[in-house]
Amino acid sequence: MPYKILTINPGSTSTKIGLYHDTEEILTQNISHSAEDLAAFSTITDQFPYRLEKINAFLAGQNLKAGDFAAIVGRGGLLKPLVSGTYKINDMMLDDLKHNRYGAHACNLGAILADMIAKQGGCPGYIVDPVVVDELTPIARVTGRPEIVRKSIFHALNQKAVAKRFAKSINRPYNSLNLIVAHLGGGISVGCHALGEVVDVNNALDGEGPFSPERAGTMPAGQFAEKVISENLDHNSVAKLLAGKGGLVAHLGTNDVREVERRVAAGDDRAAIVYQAMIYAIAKSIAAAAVPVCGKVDHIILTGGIAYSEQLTAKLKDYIGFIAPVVVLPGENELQALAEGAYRVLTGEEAAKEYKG
Ligand SMILES: Nc1ncnc2c1ncn2[C@@H]1O[C@H](COP(=O)(O)OP(=O)(O)OP(=O)(O)O)[C@@H](O)[C@H]1O
Ligand SMILES: CCCC(=O)O
Repeated sequence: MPYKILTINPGSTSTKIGLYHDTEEILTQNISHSAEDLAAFSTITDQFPYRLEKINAFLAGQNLKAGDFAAIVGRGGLLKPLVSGTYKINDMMLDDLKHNRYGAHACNLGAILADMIAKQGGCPGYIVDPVVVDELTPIARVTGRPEIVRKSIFHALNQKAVAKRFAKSINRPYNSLNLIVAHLGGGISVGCHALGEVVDVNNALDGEGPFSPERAGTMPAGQFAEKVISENLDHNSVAKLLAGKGGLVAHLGTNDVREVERRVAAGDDRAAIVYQAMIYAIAKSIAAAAVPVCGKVDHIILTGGIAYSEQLTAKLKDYIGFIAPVVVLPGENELQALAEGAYRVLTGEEAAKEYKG
């Protein structure tokens, strides 16, 4: 009998669910959450019942119960910086995530949702390659203020999975290549994978890198500080300006790039300039990611939901094609990568790591 594995990936604009038998995909579902739906919740943690209901509806629709699974795997959230791997969900992890101790992000719900269903079903719950996988070089951490140190927070699960899949497709070990991986989703992270390690990457949650459907990205720090002071904004409001209510949401009131493209096609000039500006900002981040490897980039990989857009990837290629060949691998491999991480542990190929906080 194959292991039945349920995978749960709460993203900033969606909840993706997958059913696997061992590592074979049986079924996946992508439930989109509009900016309007999410606006009803003041914190990410408040979204828990809403997202759980969506998952339960999915299970009921498939005649599945929590007890049917060998493991439930959630996307790993904002935790203490960690080495890559599969981690068993434990109380310390849940406590850090529920209290947003290392920051707030939709993926914090991954372990919380997985744990709830795993406890109902009496099976183990895991996370794999959380967003805090940290392989930055010492110089990549330094900013112009000693008290402000850069952090590695990115779409680690998808960036690693896509980079390894691509390396395999060209018969090269992942750790023999210099790759730039641009994950283009609700948030955007651009990582420089130098011989298998993500030695630099923008922390999209913290006002670094290009703006995205929901992230503000890099902005003039002085003007931003002035806004925070003059409007007397609290911590939660500042976090929301940076991640959740930034980018396309702030400019155009939608987190859906397809909708923006429809508006552009219909002659909306405001949508056109914002859309072009986002592509321009992504291209500049990709070019910057060539620096850690002195421009010796083997390939640039464009991935994430936005990479489905042919007009956007074509424009990006115009900007960055001079650096290295561009490969488009749209969507993400995250559900599959979660199932594979759990399977390695279930079969004893790898030991689950323990989160120690
Ligand atoms: N065919 C398409 N053309 C253009 N944009 C698309 C297409 N399909 C999806 N998108 C856009 O991709 C974005 C969502 O990407 P994705 O599903 O990777 O994000 P997420 O998982 O919700 O968030 P994150 O990747 O930050 O965790 C949305 O803006 C959506 O409109
Ligand atoms: C995964 C953290 C980056 C983001 O969602 O913007």
